[in-house]
Formats: sequence, structure tokens, C-alpha cells
Amino acid sequence: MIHVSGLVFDYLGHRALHGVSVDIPQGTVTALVGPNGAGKSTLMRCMAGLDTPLAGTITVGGVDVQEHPREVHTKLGYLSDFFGLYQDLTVEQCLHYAAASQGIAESRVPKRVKEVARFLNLENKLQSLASNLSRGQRQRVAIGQAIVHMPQVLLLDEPASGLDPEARADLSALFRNLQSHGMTLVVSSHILSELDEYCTHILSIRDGRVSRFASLATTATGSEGVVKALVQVQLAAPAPQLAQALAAYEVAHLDASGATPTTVYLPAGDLAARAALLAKLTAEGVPVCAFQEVRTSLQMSYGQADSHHSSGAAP
Ligand SMILES: Nc1ncnc2c1ncn2[C@@H]1O[C@H](COP(=O)(O)OP(=O)(O)OP(=O)(O)O)[C@@H](O)[C@H]1O
Repeated sequence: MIHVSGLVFDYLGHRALHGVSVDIPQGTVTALVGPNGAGKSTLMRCMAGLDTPLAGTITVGGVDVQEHPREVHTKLGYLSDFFGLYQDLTVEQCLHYAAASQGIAESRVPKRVKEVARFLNLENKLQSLASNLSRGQRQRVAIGQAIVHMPQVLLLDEPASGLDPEARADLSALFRNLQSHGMTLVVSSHILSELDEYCTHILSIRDGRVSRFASLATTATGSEGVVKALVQVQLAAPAPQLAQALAAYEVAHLDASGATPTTVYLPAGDLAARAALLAKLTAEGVPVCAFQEVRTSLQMSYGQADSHHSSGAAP
């Protein structure tokens, strides 16, 4: 969905990105991580078409960001690490303004503003001035502005900074919800445990270079090009009916005795498919005692990126 190739970006006298290349698949949530000054914000700004690289290309949904920035902006939402809201506007006016500036027809704007406010749980704040909102509410309005035109891609630079644990949890739930609607998200943060809750991929940047891009789920790409995640099913007791219950599924490992977990491939990020599988197993009387996606923790994956980095730096 986002294709970056050989991206080089220079600030005056300083090279921030040294030939970054990465392919971010549709429907994924990528944690963009790396130390301060690694180049994360610069990469996001280039993806959003706000900064012009010295060399390389970026396409979003097949459209070249530099050649057709306006077309890309219809497909993309971006939340900067230092976003601003117009303090004298109400939440409704902020969302209305964003919708209008994204070219949504005036007649459709009020409906869309209501939908976004409902989605972000801001309905009872529509008449509040932006200046009177809490940090978490302001963050939600800013995200609302970024998604008002229903983009396919959402880039969020440090969206959770300054939020309390409850607001962070709300934000995690929101990101999972956006992903379940098919959106592709790239989220930068320094808090790995928080990204771990909802990210499917890690993109680690160090000194302006990609040190790791990997899926956190144990995935495979099927013949139709669909990225699949591996789901582990643990039985509490033997289940002779298991093979029959899974007849319509792509099974990686089947053990009806329950001695080892059975593993099944499902479309990555498709929570409905996961729920349907669990419902099917339960309906067939399969005694499921644990059911989860097989994944590597972000911390572990980031550690691997670090060890690659140190081994790469060794003489
Ligand atoms: N406007 C600028 N002018 C000159 N250099 C800049 C500018 N903005 C960033 N840089 C430099 O480019 C490099 C990458 O910065 P960038 O903001 O992309 O890093 P980052 O990974 O987002 O960092 P952080 O985690 O601290 O937000 C850094 O070395 C930074 O000092």
C-alpha cells in the first residue's frame, strides 16, 4: 500500500534519510520505532508529501506522492507530532473545516462530521471550543480531522504522547477499530508496550536507515497475495471432531489429541474471521481453552533490530 524506494532526504548540511526502502502492505498497522533523531518524523513527512526528498520515490495506493500530491492526500491522513487545532473553533467547526478542505461536498459535510464525532466518542463535545478540551479530547479531534475524508492510509507521529493510561487505551482501541475497517496505519511511538497491543509490523529506523522491517505475527502470503496470520488453538481435551470443524480452513498443524496447539491461517488483521473460527469451534463442541495469534513481541523484534545493528557495525 505504501511503497518507499531509495529515499534520500537532506536537511541543510545533514543527511536524515540514507536510501530508505520499504513496502508496507494494505490493512497492516506498522510501529515506526527508533531512537531520537533516527529519521522517523522525516520519513512520515515524506510519505505525507510534506517534504520533498533529494532522491527516491514513494507511492501510496500506486500513486506517486511527489508527482500527484493532491491525489495522494485524498487517500491519506496525517497527524503531526506537534499538531495544532484552531482554538476559537468548536469541535464541530474543526471537523467541518477539515472535511471542507478535503473537498467533501458541502451537502455531505454535516453527516460526515456527525459520523466521525460518533466514531471518536466526541458527540457530546461538538459544541465545545477546542481551547476548552483536555489533551486526550484534542488528540481525538485531531485524529478526526485526519480521518474525516475516510483515507486508506493514516500516518500518526507520536499520537499518544502526553496522554494518560486511560486515554492511551482508548487510542489503542480506536486504532484497532480503524484497522478492522481496512485502513493501513503507520504509528510512531517510543512506548513499545503500547504499540505492541495493536501493531502487526515493526519498522525500525536507525541513523536514517531501515534496521528492520518485519511482521510481528507469524504470517504467510497465500496464493491470492493475501497476508495471513497464524492463530493457535489449544484444546483442554482431545477433540476427534477437530479436523471436520476445520475442513474449510487452511490448517498449518492439526493435533486433535490436544497435546500440541493446532495452528490455522486466517487473513491477517481480520478480527471477524478470527471470531467466526472461534464460534465455529465452540459450536462443534471443540473444548478450546486458549485461542490467540502467534506473534513476536515488539520489544523482542526491536531487540533483534538492535542486535542486527550492532553486528552490522562490528568490524
Ligand atoms: N528542520 C530540521 N533542520 C535540520 N535538521 C533537522 C531538522 N529536522 C530534523 N533534523 C535532523 O534530522 C534527523 C532526523 O530527525 P527526525 O525528526 O526525523 O527524527 P525522529 O526519529 O523523528 O526523532 P524523535 O524520536 O526525536 O522525534 C535528526 O538528526 C535531526 O536533528
